[in-house]
Amino acid sequence: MDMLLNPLNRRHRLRHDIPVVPGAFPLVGHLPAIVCDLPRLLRRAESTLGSHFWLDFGPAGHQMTCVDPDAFALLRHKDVSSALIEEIAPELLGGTLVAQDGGAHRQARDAIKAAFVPKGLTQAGIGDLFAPVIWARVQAWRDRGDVTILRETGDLMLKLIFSLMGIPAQDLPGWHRKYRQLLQLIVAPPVDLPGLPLRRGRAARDWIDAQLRQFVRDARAHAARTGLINDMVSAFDRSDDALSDDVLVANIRLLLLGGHETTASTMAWMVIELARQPVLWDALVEEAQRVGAVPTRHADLAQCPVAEALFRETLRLHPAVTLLPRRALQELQLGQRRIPAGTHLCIPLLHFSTSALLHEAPDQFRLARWLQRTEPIRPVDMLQFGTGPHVCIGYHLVWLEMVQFCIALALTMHKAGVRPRLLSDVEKGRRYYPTGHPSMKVRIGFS
Ligand code: HEM
Repeated sequence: MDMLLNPLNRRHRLRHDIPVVPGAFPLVGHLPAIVCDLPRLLRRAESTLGSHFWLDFGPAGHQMTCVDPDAFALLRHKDVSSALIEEIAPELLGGTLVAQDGGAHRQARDAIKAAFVPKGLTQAGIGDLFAPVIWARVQAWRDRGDVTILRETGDLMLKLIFSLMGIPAQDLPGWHRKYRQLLQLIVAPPVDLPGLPLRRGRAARDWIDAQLRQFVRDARAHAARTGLINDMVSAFDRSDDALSDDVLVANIRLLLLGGHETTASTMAWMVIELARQPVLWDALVEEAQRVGAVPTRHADLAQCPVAEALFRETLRLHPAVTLLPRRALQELQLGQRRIPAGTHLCIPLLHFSTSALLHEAPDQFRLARWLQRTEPIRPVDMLQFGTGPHVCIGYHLVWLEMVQFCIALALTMHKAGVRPRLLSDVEKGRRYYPTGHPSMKVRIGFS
């Protein structure tokens, strides 16, 4: 099938001397092709137009996209701003640290990050908190015999992230509903009428924020209590310029959002790869039997190199965050080009993640690339998490939960004498934007 591009728009145009990819539709630009066929769109643009080109993100405007790996370094450039993220998704990400620069960003990030490093996660007992929830879920899959994988991993991740926040289990169904309505803000047309996604999404956000505000008050009232929200509240209250509760609440909401879709997609892809490549499953089962139990502390993860390699290689081939938007604050040199101040930029993580310039046989799923390496992980090896001041806060948490999940899955299914099997076409219905994920319809059997 050819790409979802407008056949009536074939004209070659330049903006600031850089070619615009032909094929944009009115209003939605290249979004249909970006959502459904991003790797091919990027490859085709590179082969016909070179390393620099404009993509049209419809309502979010044009972004100058550069597929030269030098563009990755823009994420660390002092004259490149993240504020464009707030302009693209004001309802969801406005006021959160992912859309801030400089001092404001540092202050909010500093108050959160300690809870997410290995020491913070171990002290808070997050591995012990997650293990039983993961066990229960994979045992339910074994009993059911087949599952719609992305729905299941989405559900599991929501449970894990809520338990991380300390949201009581009996409140989960209500949160679930509101959270789904909140996600409608990503695609809501800008029409604020009763019953429409924008109105419902905003109402859900206000409900969630009111609950989070109550958590913050409770945390202050019981300062001796431990837990992620308590740690964050005390860190915020300790910071030099006390940050407002609005900032705190928006950032707790960001953690709920940042930690859900991305991880659910990665986990679903991991099960899909295990189902379609029996040798991976056999290697994982061997490792799981050797360790015999789900690890709960970061220090134990080194015992599970196969599970770790599975997590890294799955994410390399199926990055959940495919593109990052930025704005140039000053004129920049990027490869052979001068980029004017004010240019909207798109950093295509997906392209670098599977680039032949960075990886040998980039389209092949090879655990050996991780198992046989002797040097430490470099920023470019984990580029799926970004780099520089905004590098993902959840990296160590994801690593822990992915390894826990792999080991629990292998032990449970192997004991029952079954293995994962792919029951659907994986190529159909996969999506690349706003986050990358497999089709909602992919089914996995355990037999
Ligand atoms: C596979 C899972 C994940 C992937 C691929 C991922 C990817 C990313 C990427 C690429 C960024 C950089 C954004 C930018 O530079 O604009 C980011 C930032 C962030 N992530 Fe993740 N993420 C994942 C899981 C998580 C989890 C589990 C959490 C927390 C519970 C989390 C919280 C955050 C936060 C708070 C930021 C903003 C950091 C900042 O702006 O300083 N992420 N993530």
